[in-house]
Amino acid sequence: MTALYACQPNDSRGRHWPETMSTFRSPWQRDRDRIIHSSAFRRLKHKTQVFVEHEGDYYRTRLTHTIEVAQVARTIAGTLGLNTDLAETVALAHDLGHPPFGHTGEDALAVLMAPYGGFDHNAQALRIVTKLERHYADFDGLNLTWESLEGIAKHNGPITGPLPYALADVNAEWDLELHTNASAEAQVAAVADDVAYNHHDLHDGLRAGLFSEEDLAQLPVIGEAFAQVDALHPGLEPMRRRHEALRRVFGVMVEDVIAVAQNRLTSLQPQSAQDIRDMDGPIIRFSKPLYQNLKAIKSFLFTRMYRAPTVVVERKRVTEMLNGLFPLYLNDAGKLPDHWRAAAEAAGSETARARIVLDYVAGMTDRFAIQEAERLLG
Ligand SMILES: Nc1nc2c(ncn2[C@H]2C[C@H](O)[C@@H](COP(=O)(O)OP(=O)(O)OP(=O)(O)O)O2)c(=O)[nH]1
Repeated sequence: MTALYACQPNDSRGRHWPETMSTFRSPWQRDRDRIIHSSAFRRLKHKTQVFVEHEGDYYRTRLTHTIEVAQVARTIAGTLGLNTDLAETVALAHDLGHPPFGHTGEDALAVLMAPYGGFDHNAQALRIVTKLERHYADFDGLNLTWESLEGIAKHNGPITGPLPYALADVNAEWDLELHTNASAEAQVAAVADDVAYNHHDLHDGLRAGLFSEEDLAQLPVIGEAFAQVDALHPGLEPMRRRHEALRRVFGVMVEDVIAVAQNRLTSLQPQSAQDIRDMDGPIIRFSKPLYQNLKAIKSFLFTRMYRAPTVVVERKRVTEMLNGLFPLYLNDAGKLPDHWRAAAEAAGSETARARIVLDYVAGMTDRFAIQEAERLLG
């Protein structure tokens, strides 16, 4: 039994193209399965989280990150009496729109697409699930339920003001009520994203030798976690010590989010999923003190990891690849595979052609983009 404020499968606003209900899967279980079986989902395994794909088999990719986000989302949603299937679905979809090379690829493509309406990985995820997956006889996209689309669209909260490119198209068809909060389930998926990467980037950064346990011990939350482990298990073998400390950091984040939500739910007493959407601000978030501490950790990770000298060298290299590939495809559709070429040649304007080229390039994995760069740029 879920809580009154949970999204209820029987109250789903349904799909754009009506379909008969599955006899053994709820609408959001079905959405989840469609995402898992999509091409974009499989490609996440060769897309950068922080390190470019070929750098080592240990590190997170967008796929393993996504699986970790889904796990955290299920835990938090289940504890709060929310619909775990919807939270998991939104979590599994949240990074589908990431291009090759993750944020670096996104930055490069945003510049290249600036004259043509821009690029943003969240908007691209919506474009993928509503237009670009073409496996079903009756529709383009995955024909997800309204609630799943709403959750993907509002990953960063309600949207007011001008809509990013794909959102405008999708919203015209679906009216996702972008000005309200997302469902609590989608809010859980968004916070689970932060929990997951704040935890695993610490592991991956340590493994890559970008910083040491001693560096981390200077940071809030993490320093306390190492001190606890040392007190409880003096002389613990280094890798176990690291794992024990970082799993405590993970626990602090999850417990904090649950405690904040439980307090707010008790004081505000929402009676329906709509009450959550209409609230003044999100129900799922970190407490203010932890949020401040996480800001310090994020800022450390930014300088020591996301902009570490070795990562900056890679950023430059892969940015040059995308800067080379994109205009090549834009100016010579013959360089594209047949069906993309046909679409690019049929495009009515340069803007429409650029969007097709963008869809093709953003769909590439790291390794495919590198191969294409070697083939076409030398
Ligand atoms: N924000 C940011 N993250 C980066 C950068 N380079 C690598 N990363 C990694 C760190 C995290 O593992 C992950 C954060 O990206 P996400 O797309 O998961 O979350 P973010 O909050 O940036 O965007 P989103 O919530 O999806 O709109 O990407 C960078 O330049 N900026």
